[in-house]
Amino acid sequence: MIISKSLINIDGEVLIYPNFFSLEESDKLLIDLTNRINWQQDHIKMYGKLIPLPRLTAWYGEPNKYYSYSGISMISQSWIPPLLYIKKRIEELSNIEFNSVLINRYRHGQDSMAWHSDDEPELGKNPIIASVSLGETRRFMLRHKYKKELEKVKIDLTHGSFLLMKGTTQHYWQHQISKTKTIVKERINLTFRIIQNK
Ligand SMILES: O=C(O)CCC(=O)C(=O)O
Ligand SMILES: [Fe+2]
Repeated sequence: MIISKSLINIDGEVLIYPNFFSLEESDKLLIDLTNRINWQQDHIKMYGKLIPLPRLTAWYGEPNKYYSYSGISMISQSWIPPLLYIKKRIEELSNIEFNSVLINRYRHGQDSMAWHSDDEPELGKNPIIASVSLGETRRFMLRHKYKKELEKVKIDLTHGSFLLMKGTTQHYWQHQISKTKTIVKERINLTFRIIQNK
């Protein structure tokens, strides 16, 4: 069994497993997913204007599951083998069954994800988010929503790493992937989730 200590020590639990997938596996998964995922450019509405999200996205899972975030509604596409392989590996570690995955593709340093919590109602009371990173290392940050005196937590998510957020984390903490001015290659992140039936 692999043991990991929580990155936050209050109001939730965030576990990191740096080399969860071997280098060979990670390289193969990165190529496979880059080529086989049906990537989309989504837009959000801001001040009445449609703004492209600073990343490409895709939503896979059990058929006909709806998921919405930031006013965008997505319907799931059916699982494909590399996703099922990743899902099986993380389920073995976490002892939890996931039924969907949101995939983000950060094409370069200007792609990012703003501060948020994964607290949409369809994720249930204490969402469990299982996050796998492939490709370029990007910095993941956590900040407490109410205890502003707590320091931000910073962790580099490397090729083949696995991060698990659970307990009350989404109630009390926000997370982000910030932009970077340095030249970076592509990164794919997969967040496996459990969408509850309505
Ligand atoms: O890219 C990441 O590591 C974070 C993705 C994320 O926070 C999300 O999909 O909700
Ligand atoms: Fe998130």
